[in-house]
This record gives sequence, C-alpha cells and structure tokens, in this order.
Amino acid sequence: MVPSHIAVLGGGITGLSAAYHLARRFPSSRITLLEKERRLGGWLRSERVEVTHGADRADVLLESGPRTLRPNSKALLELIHLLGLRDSLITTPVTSPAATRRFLHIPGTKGLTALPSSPRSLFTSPLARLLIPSILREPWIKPNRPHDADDESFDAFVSRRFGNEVARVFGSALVHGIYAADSRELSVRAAFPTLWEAEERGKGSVLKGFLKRRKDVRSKEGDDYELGDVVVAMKGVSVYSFRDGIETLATRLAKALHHASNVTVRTTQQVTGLCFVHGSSDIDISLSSSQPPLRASHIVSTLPLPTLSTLLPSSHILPHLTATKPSSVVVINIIFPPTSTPIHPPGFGYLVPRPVEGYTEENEGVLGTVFDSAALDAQDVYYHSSRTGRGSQEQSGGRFTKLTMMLGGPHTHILNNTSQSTTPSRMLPLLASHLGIPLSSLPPPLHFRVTLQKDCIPAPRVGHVRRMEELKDALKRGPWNGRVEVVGAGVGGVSVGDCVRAGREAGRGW
Ligand SMILES: C=Cc1c2[nH]c(c1C)Cc1[nH]c(c(CCC(=O)O)c1C)Cc1[nH]c(c(C)c1CCC(=O)O)Cc1[nH]c(c(C)c1C=C)C2
Repeated sequence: MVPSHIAVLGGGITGLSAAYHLARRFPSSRITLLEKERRLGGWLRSERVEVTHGADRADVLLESGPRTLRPNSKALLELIHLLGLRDSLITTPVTSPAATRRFLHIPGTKGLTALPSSPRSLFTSPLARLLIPSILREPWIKPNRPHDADDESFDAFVSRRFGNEVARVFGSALVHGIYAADSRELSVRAAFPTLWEAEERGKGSVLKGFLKRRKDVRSKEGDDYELGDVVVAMKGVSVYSFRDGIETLATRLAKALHHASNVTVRTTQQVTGLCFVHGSSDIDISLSSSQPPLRASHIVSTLPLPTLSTLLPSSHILPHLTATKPSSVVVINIIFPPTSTPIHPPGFGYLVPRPVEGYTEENEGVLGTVFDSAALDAQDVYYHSSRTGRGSQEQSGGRFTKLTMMLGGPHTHILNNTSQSTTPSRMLPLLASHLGIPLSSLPPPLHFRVTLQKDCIPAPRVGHVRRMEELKDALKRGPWNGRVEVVGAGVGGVSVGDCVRAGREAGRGW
C-alpha cells in the first residue's frame, strides 16, 4: 500500500536525500521533513571568509565538516546529475600531489614521513622496515581469526594479520582520519567490511583475498542509478567538491524539496516524542513548538540513535540505540598570507597515529591536518586591487595557504578544555614542529577559526553489525510493523556517499 503521509526526521544530508527520493518514488504521498535547527544540511557546512594582505584579497572557502567526496559513490553521482550540479564541480585529478602524497607525523619525532604511494616507493620509504616484512609475511600467516568470532576491533584485526606496530602506526592513523576514534574500540566488520570479507575470501589471508576480489569486481553487473553523463566528468578524478563547497549538495536538495508539490520542509521543529495512535497504525509526532502533533503513516528517522532513544515511549523501546559512541572533533581552519617558500609540502595532509603511551593528558591531541589549498584551490576567489583602487578578479602575487588542523576524538582532554587547548600560541608551534619548519617561518595567520563538532561521527563499536540487524528485526515486528525505518550514519556507513545512499534506499519495502 502506498504510504499516505511520510515524516522524515532530521534535515541533515541523509534526511534531505530520503525526502528527495521518497518524493520521487511516491508522488501521491505527503512528505514532511522535520528539522530542529533553522538551517538544513547538518554537518555539511561551507562558509566563505574574506581575507586581505596588501593588495591581495580573496574570498576563501572554509569547511567545518567533510570537505571532499569520492567518485566511487553512485548515489552521489546520481544526485549531481538529478540536481544539475555538474557545472559546479571542482575536481582533483588522481595524478595531483593532493591525491598521491600523504604523510604521517609520528608522535615524538619532528617533521613528516611520506607514506608510500606505489609498490616502488615502498622500497625507498623510511617506513619500509616496518611495512615490507609485515606485507610479505601476511599470506604465510596461518588463518588466525578466532573460529566463533563474528567481529573484532580494527586494531585486533590488523595486529593479527600485520603485527602490533603496523596496527598502531597505520591502523590508528587511518581510523583517526575517518572516524576520529580509537581503533582498539572500532568494529572492523562495520567500519572496514571489505577487509573482513577479504580475509574470508582469502581463506585467512587478507592479501590473497584482495587478489581474488579483482576477478569478482570485473564481472559485477550495473544497477538502476540515473547517472547521465556525470560519470564522464569523473574520469581520472580522485576527489571532488563544488565551487561553493560541499554544503551545495544540501542547499540544492533543499531547493528541490521546496519546489516539490508533495513535500513540506519544517525547520525549527524539534521532535520531542513518538506515540502510537490507539486503534490505528499511525504514529503521532510531538513537537517542541506549540504546534499540534503531526500524524504520519510512515516514518524515516535519520536522527542520531541516542536522540531517537529519548523519543520512544517506555512501552516501546528499541534495542541498541545507545551502543554507538559518537566522536567529537575540534576543527581549526587557518589561512596564512602568501609566502616566498611554501608552508607545507605538496600533498593531501598528514595524520598522527596513536602515541605509544596511548591517549594520555600529556599528548598534543592532534589527529591530523589537511592541506586544503592543495586539493580544491579553485574554490577560493582571488581579487587584486590595482593602483587605481579598482578590483579585478585575477591572480596576483601569490596564493594564500589554507589548512585545517583536527584535534580531539579519543584525545578527550582536548574536548574537555577546548578553548585553552586550541589557542594560536599553542597550535602554531605544534604545526611548525609537525611540518619540520622553524616557527619563525610561519607568518601570523590572517584567519584562525576554532569549531567544536560535538558528536559529529558515530564510530561503530565491536558487534555493531549484529546489533543493527537486531534493531532492524525489531522494527519489522509489532507495533512498528515495518512502518518506521531508522537510517543514517549511526546505522550504516559514515561517508557523505553512504548517507545519500541510505536516504535513497529508505522506504524501499513500502
Ligand atoms: C570533522 C572531521 C572529520 C573526520 N572524519 C570525517 C570528518 C567529517 C569523516 C570522514 N573522513 C574521511 C571519510 C571517508 C570518506 C570516504 O571514504 O569516502 C569520512 C567518512 C576521509 C577523510 N579524512 C580527511 C579528509 C579530508 C577526508 C576526505 C573526506 C572529507 O573531506 O572528510 C581528513 C581528516 N578527517 C578527520 C581527521 C582527524 C582528518 C585528519 C587529517 C576526522
């Protein structure tokens, strides 16, 4: 039966995608999207700041959440096609330094260590001593997954197959860069399912499993995405965004919803409770405003799972809503004026692994730094004032350097004391030391902005996949009877592409 009224809870990227696709799939259904804030888009937030230095002026784009997208998400490519966003694309080629050059800053050392970008560079890398033996050994290590294990931590998984040091140095850094979490708590099955599956396919060896996968991938069939010619624009692209930043995706979705005749978007509407209507299968949604409750036949919740848990009547609690620990990140956007020698080497940026002693109060608390101007420089608009005082949009003396330092996550002492831990006088010496340059070669920044992104990334803990299966099973049974779907980063993958796909798949069974 076609749903009469679908309520979508939450106006972040998953909620917007859900409302957009539901409106297309059910043109005769009413759809209401409810968002507690005034703005839509959740963690996608792109803002421009104006900076000047002598005769140089620029409108520089800053991101405080995700900043780049990867072309492997068909759900995202489809949105770009459907929303007509192709002309706003800004891309980074796979051959550019931002795509090929990545670094680690190893705690206790000065400067950056380049990560090998090809099998050949592996042999000349300072990390060769650690990496080569563990890679060569892995296929020969007997299958060692505990036979009844249905999950384990990412750290335990990598330690088993590649050794403890590889797990601490590379595994923890990777997890910092995606989940801002402790790899000793993160579920390998939920966070890196391809690794877990490769080990199964390779009969115990991850590397053998990956070699086997190549054959399977080539024979994989296509699917039902409407991609237009966007795929052509993504040839040879490593990452991409839009001229006005990643938030463009949210603003264009909101615009499309505004024009859809069957959708109502209600902002500043905080949901305070859900209640089954006696004698019917409808659900009443209470709102914090003085508005009467909203009655819906179907609900898609994209709210964080702990928030959803507070909305349910005690007679109808759902399992596992509070099991996932979200990570908080302190994001520091810094803009430096043009300099005669580059502030950082060309590349994506660097990650900082977990220190040997763990996450202690003595640690600097930095998870990594992104060299933003290296990847999507074309987002920044430069003006040059001539002697006549008239501005023209042209390239002048040099480019500003834009980078983002990220702190916190498992370094909880930073989150408890953000304002004191993130002053320029603390951060700039740390940055100079990570980059291996004297502090005196860093000019005073033109812009230094600190944002605390509280609980921004749900980090799935060991057992997450099984718990989410149990949650989905509970939603199929009474009184929910499949009319309520719970989707989003807390349930499935956390990338923007995963969130868009989760919204696209919501309500498929209705
Ligand atoms: C606020 C900080 C964030 C950190 N991780 C994420 C955010 C929003 C989420 C995230 N980051 C990456 C992925 C994987 C994307 C994919 O597979 O398609 C996710 C879900 C990878 C990534 N990490 C960094 C960047 C610039 C990217 C590319 C995607 C993006 O722009 O977010 C850098 C980085 N992110 C974090 C840290 C500590 C860090 C350090 C250099 C935390």
